[in-house]
Amino acid sequence: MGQSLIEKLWDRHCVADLGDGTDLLYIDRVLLHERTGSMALKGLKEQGRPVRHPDRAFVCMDHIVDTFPGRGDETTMPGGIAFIRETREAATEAGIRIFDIGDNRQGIVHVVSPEQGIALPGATLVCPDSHTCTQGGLGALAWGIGSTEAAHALATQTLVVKRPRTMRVWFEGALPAGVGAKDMILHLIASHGAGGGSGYAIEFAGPAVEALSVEARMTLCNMAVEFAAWTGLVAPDAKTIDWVKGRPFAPAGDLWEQAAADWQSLTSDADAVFDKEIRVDCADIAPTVTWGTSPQHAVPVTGQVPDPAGIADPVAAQAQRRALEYMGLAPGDSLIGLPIDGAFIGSCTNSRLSDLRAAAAILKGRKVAKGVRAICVPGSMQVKAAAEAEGLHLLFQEAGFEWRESGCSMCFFAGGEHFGKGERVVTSTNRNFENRQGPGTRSHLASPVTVAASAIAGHIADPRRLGEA
Ligand SMILES: CC(C)[C@H](C(=O)O)[C@@H](O)C(=O)O
Ligand code: SF4
Repeated sequence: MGQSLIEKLWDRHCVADLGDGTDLLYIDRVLLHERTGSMALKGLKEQGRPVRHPDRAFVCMDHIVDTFPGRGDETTMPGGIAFIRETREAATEAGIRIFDIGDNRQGIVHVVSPEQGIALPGATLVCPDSHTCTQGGLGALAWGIGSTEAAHALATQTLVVKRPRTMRVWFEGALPAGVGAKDMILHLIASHGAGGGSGYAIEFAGPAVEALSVEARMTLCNMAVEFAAWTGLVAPDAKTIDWVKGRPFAPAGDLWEQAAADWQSLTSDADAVFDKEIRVDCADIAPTVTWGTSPQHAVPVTGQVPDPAGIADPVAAQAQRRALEYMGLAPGDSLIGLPIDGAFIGSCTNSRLSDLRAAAAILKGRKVAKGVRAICVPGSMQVKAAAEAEGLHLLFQEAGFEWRESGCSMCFFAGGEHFGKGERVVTSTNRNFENRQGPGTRSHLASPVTVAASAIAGHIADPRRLGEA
């Protein structure tokens, strides 16, 4: 019987079978950020254990840093400065590289790592952050861990991991116009539930995945965790190898030749058997928007808010009623036309150059509707610089968007900057639970083009019908 890519990567990294359904895996890269990294580093120090391979660990300052121009360590998050300074101090002491505030490589860890060639096809990579799965878009086995596990990984370059079940999600056919990776993953989660991937490592495959850019594959994998999966990945191909080539931490010279040759073999065998297979027909996918407080509360942008009365399961029906109340919506409300107060383009889901290009193409020559606060936060300072080199910042600014420094920003309310209570925000982020973007803020997850089209319209809008009311 053939092997799936997930099994191949697992076997390559397996140091020992611990006999209880868990294996000891070799970890190629450990990433940290200032929100959880300081805890991992502190934990290690308290135990008196050194970092085994400081050159295989990397720190990004991203979660609670301000994104205003001229920023420093001070942040709008009360007490935030302590996270930043403690992480910097501990990482410096341990000899770990930091992509710090003021460094032109700073940015969201899951954007910076692929961009710098730290995440590589076939590598194992962990970070105390649930969206580490983003980096599976390159064909890495990348997953989120806790701070205690991060300390263990730093000390030993290994982790004890429960062997996941395998799933393949096969996207058949071609994507309709105006539909992208964000819509694919929202559609999948809406169809199979936010728990649909629980216990699985998922390989995303099929013609529509092959056709995606490497950056879009990262968007797809980013939300594997919103599907409750352990992680998600896409097999590397010629596009991936081209994308990685020449990046600062990627192998070079003879090592590059060896690595690239090896990466070409990283595919699931034709006769590989998965524990579960899901098939999605891409013709069925529309620009998708959430109406509620879970990524599974998603419908085509042309759709209506569902009626909990139609749900047999009383727990699910109650959850929907609560979501409707929080979101200030009633069953049957159309999504198109819902007035918005905010529009946010950013986060490890949708803040790479291709996302900004797609949004800017919609904004060009248009203005954000009056009363809408629109913000664009590039995923990294490298993305920001590349966007500026193309003049994209001008398109954002002329339309009326704020153009920020890089960071997680208002993807995540940590006590600092946030949208207002009861404000309705269309956002390119990945989470929409209550208070995620601010106390009482109502978040609608969507693709960057849907966010841009909605910002212009002043209400939730269909990016395929620009200019129509
Ligand atoms: C703060 C961090 C641990 C958290 C995560 O794990 O994902 C954050 O990045 C998020 O998106 O909620
Ligand atoms: S951008 Fe948002 S989802 Fe991504 S790591 Fe930061 S807080 Fe988490």
